[in-house]
Amino acid sequence: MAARPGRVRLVAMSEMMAPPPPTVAAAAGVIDARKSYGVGDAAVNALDGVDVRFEPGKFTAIMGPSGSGKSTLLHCLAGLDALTSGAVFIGETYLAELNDKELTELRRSQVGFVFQSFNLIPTLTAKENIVLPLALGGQEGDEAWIDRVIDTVGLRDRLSHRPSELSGGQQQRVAVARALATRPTIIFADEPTGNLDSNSGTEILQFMRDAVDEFGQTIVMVTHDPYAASYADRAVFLADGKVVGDLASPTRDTIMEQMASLGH
Ligand SMILES: Nc1ncnc2c1ncn2[C@@H]1O[C@H](COP(=O)(O)OP(=O)(O)OP(=O)(O)O)[C@@H](O)[C@H]1O
Repeated sequence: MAARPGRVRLVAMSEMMAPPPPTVAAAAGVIDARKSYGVGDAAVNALDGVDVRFEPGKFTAIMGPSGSGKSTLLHCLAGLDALTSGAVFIGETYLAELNDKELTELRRSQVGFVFQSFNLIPTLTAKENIVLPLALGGQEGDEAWIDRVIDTVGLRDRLSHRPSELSGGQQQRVAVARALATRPTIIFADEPTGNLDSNSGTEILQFMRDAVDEFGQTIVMVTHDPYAASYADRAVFLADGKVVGDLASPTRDTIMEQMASLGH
């Protein structure tokens, strides 16, 4: 049956008034993020109007020259530091709407963080370090999940060792397993391979890649290294506190080209 003219017109009107199509869902992101340190002549704009969102189940590398704002962005995204202005969200939650207790709880349950220097507790065994975020949250955790993480990370025969009895690569694998223990919405990693030899670094990168491919984990990693960034699905480039480039499916070559074009 042919639509009556009035109806056609109504549909057209409703289309005109319809909200814009939904953007791709994001696991986390920042909106017009600004962060300055110091005042007056000494002020530094570490973040100068950054808009970036991270798709769920993807591995993103954040690159840029020294001092471009990478660590500041990561720390603000993870709720470890606060923006001067703008907004940060993790999942459905804007961090500015949380009080200190709620922010601590969100960080514990929805955010994993991997540091360059591993940051393991020296007096705890590898297994105790891995389940620490669950213990702190008073949770038992999903034993089958922890088992799967431990198997994927390949540390079953090292679980009773303390960090000092493990190599750097093994310590970082414990740190990544710890970040995965709570099945967080997102894992942030700040130069996770910076203190590792190239073989151990490759193991960690492959492990993070597997966590994204097999577990659907979302990972955002700061790195200087084009080889490390080539494991990611996307590379976002910062310079002087601004996003200046965004590459899909980066390879070492496309990353080097982008860095050259930005004068890195
Ligand atoms: N706590 C602070 N106090 C003052 N200035 C700071 C502070 N933290 C960072 N900055 C400045 O903010 C800018 C961005 O620093 P940030 O550490 O985020 O850069 P980055 O890209 O991670 O550098 P790198 O690659 O060297 O680690 C730099 O100019 C830095 O000196």
